[in-house]
Amino acid sequence: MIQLHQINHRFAIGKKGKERVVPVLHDIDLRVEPGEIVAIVGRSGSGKSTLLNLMSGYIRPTSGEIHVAGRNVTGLSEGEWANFRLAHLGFMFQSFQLIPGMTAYENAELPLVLRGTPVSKRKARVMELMEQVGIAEFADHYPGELSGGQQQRVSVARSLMLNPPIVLADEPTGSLDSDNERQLLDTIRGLNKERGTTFVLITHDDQVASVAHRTLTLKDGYLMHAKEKGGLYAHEVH
Ligand SMILES: Nc1ncnc2c1ncn2[C@@H]1O[C@H](COP(=O)(O)OP(=O)(O)OP(=O)(O)O)[C@@H](O)[C@H]1O
Repeated sequence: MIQLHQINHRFAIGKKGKERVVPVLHDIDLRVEPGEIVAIVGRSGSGKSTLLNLMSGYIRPTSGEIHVAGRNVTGLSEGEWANFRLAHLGFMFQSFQLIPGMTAYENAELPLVLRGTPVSKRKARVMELMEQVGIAEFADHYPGELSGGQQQRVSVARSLMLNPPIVLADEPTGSLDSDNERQLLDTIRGLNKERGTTFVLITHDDQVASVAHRTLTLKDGYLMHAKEKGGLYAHEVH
């Protein structure tokens, strides 16, 4: 479902002409199977978000190849990436990226609007997901009128709106209390079981990692090892 082959990534930082090159990821080989939940853990600065941003097409690898859903996405243009994301990827990021001038309902609905789903078909889908994440009663609130946890749930509803086969999540429960965290983890488990949704989750939280079939550790930009559940992916250990 996702394949990273010999990924290296370096950032150039500092003023133009005086850049310093900082290597962040080294020789990453990773294969995420369809229907798998993979957690990526590691210290702050170890390269977790960079890895997720590469899988999302927000940054390009310095070298190596990335395949997602059977397609070599390494050289896609920004426009091609935008279409590819809409068709294949859902995102749960720490920053909710809600649009302040739109209500919770309108924010959640946005992917359906972008895809051109007719108005008559949108409402049931939006309300179904808003109910699933426990936010339906706040449908007409603007983001500024919602708590951090409520905003996060709106962004989760939005990320799942098009039933993406792959969801990439960066600290998805970061600003949730324990009840809402449990609810979101149940949603993740449920989608994985019922729809076979593939998840890659970055987390510091053992509760979140506990839903994963496999946990990978990034250490100083190297992928260290896999903790397996049930021995299913023994051949995948790096
Ligand atoms: N756009 C960028 N330009 C320059 N350096 C960057 C950029 N993004 C990340 N870095 C550097 O790359 C390294 C890895 O960052 P990254 O955000 O991937 O780590 P992380 O493991 O996700 O950390 P955290 O757990 O704190 O979010 C850090 O040293 C960071 O300073």
